Amino acid sequence: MLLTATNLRRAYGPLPVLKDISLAIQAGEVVSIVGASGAGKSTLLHILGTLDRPDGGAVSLAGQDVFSLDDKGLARFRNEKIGFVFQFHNLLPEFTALENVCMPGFIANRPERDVRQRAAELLNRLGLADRAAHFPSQLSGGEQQRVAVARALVNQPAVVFADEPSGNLDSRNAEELHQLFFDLRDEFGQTFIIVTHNEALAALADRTITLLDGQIKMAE
Ligand SMILES: Nc1ncnc2c1ncn2[C@@H]1O[C@H](COP(=O)(O)OP(=O)(O)OP(=O)(O)O)[C@@H](O)[C@H]1O
Repeated sequence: MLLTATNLRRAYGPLPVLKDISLAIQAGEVVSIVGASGAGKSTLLHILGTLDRPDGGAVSLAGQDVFSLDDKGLARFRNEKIGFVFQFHNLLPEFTALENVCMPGFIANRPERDVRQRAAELLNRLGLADRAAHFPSQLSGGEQQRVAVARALVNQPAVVFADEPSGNLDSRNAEELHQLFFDLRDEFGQTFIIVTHNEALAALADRTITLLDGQIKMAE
């Protein structure tokens, strides 16, 4: 298994949000996480993505028991092994598309030439070769989100987590982005775990995990 979560629990003060979550995800799967607003989807994604620690339980990712790492070790692991795509792209406005894509590679101290080459290849693959020198404000919403996908992939992560990745896009751009996830899975075996309210995207996924009241709802 690429990712295994065992008996995850998380509360905010007295409010239990994740009650007892266990799941396993294989390399090359595209998994969607769905559920009503407030069901705990983002909380679960943040814990699986090591951005937040659970109150109890464990996550093993690419053979690493992630929460046994201290904060510094966890930050390094996250940068090298995990890519993120959020609803709002979070690109750095003062850097070009190419520089934004390079950033996780620079943070990981990879050789600059290799990082720049991989970033350029990714922008090319995502149809953005002629946008590499543009700043985020000079790109359309769909282009900005594809730059964010390229940035998520630059370190060849074990898994990409996406939280409402198409939530801010019109339906045409959303559809293109969804197709891109599946193309990248087919081409590179890239694993994606996607929180979404978008029913079309959830329906396309290999598997859907439904959260209900802090627990995984069993398929009927
Ligand atoms: N930092 C926080 N402090 C306190 N409560 C929080 C915090 N983050 C989330 N919550 C609460 O935890 C519950 C689950 O939130 P979460 O964002 O995980 O839900 P979600 O399923 O992603 O919802 P949505 O679909 O609306 O984004 C909600 O009741 C929310 O108000």
